[in-house]
Amino acid sequence: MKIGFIGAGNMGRAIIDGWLKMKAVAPADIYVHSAHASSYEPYAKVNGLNAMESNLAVANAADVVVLAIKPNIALDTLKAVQPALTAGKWVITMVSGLSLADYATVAPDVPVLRIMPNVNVAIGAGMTALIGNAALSADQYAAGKKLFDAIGETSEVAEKDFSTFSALAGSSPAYVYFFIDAMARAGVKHGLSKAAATKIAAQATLGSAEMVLKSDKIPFDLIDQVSSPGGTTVAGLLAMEEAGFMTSVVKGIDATIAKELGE
Ligand SMILES: NC(=O)C1=CN([C@@H]2O[C@H](COP(=O)(O)OP(=O)(O)OC[C@H]3O[C@@H](n4cnc5c(N)ncnc54)[C@H](O)[C@@H]3O)[C@@H](O)[C@H]2O)C=CC1
Ligand SMILES: O=C(O)[C@@H]1CCC=N1
Repeated sequence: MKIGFIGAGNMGRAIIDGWLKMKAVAPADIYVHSAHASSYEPYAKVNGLNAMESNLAVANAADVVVLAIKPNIALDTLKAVQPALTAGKWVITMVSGLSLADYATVAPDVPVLRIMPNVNVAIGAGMTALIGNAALSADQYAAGKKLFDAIGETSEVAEKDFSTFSALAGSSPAYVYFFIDAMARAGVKHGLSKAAATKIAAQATLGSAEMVLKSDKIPFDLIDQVSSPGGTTVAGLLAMEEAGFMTSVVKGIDATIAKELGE
């Protein structure tokens, strides 16, 4: 299956890097075009991908066209390449805030798989939502799911929940990195080097996430397990909550969802 990328920025490259790392797609089967030849051509060359001179050339070459561009240009771009989307070809789009109904306004008969990935696909640890339109066949959906199962977890998500998923998985790597950086900064305040503090904070975060996934306990029970009576952890938890930790996280997620919904 030949896969063509329209746009090869942060998210497009994270997906390509993940596929190459996991050997899920051969580099020769990937075609890319984006706005700046000085950026995508060297990226394509170093990874053995096909650099194409236009979006239309990508759509002509590929069996599946991946939209990895910003929301404001996505519909016009799809409209422009639509003549190349002949029978059997389909589209994967990761564009936030655009629904399957939005794509139908410019390309009503084109099979579309709407996804919401996150950047952790680059290391095979992504979390990707999937939903197909009516024109997408079961085989095309299965092929799309297989591509993203290769670089992390996938979940079929109703479109009404995409904006919430986008906040909790698409944007949340930034929030978790923020949390790790904040912990590391506290470590620096107390005399550790930034590099050592970041590694300690990241490993503790990784292990805690694995524990939540593998344990049969809910996070609040796990919190209690760490908090010795009269101990250090409960003192820290209460100070964090006094500063509004939970409210701050919920407000951040609310703002993310509101932005995606254009509110
Ligand atoms: N960055 C992330 O973590 C995530 C991003 N997304 C979605 O992925 C999409 C891309 O986001 P990023 O990669 O972060 O943005 P980016 O700014 O890093 O990349 C955008 C790419 O589009 C290219 N481009 C601009 N105009 C073009 C045109 N007319 N034709 C072809 N290519 C063009 C740029 O050269 C660049 O390669 C957005 O719609 C975003 O909502 C979804 C999930 C996570
Ligand atoms: O910040 C953004 O708009 C995109 C969507 C999800 C993650 N990054």
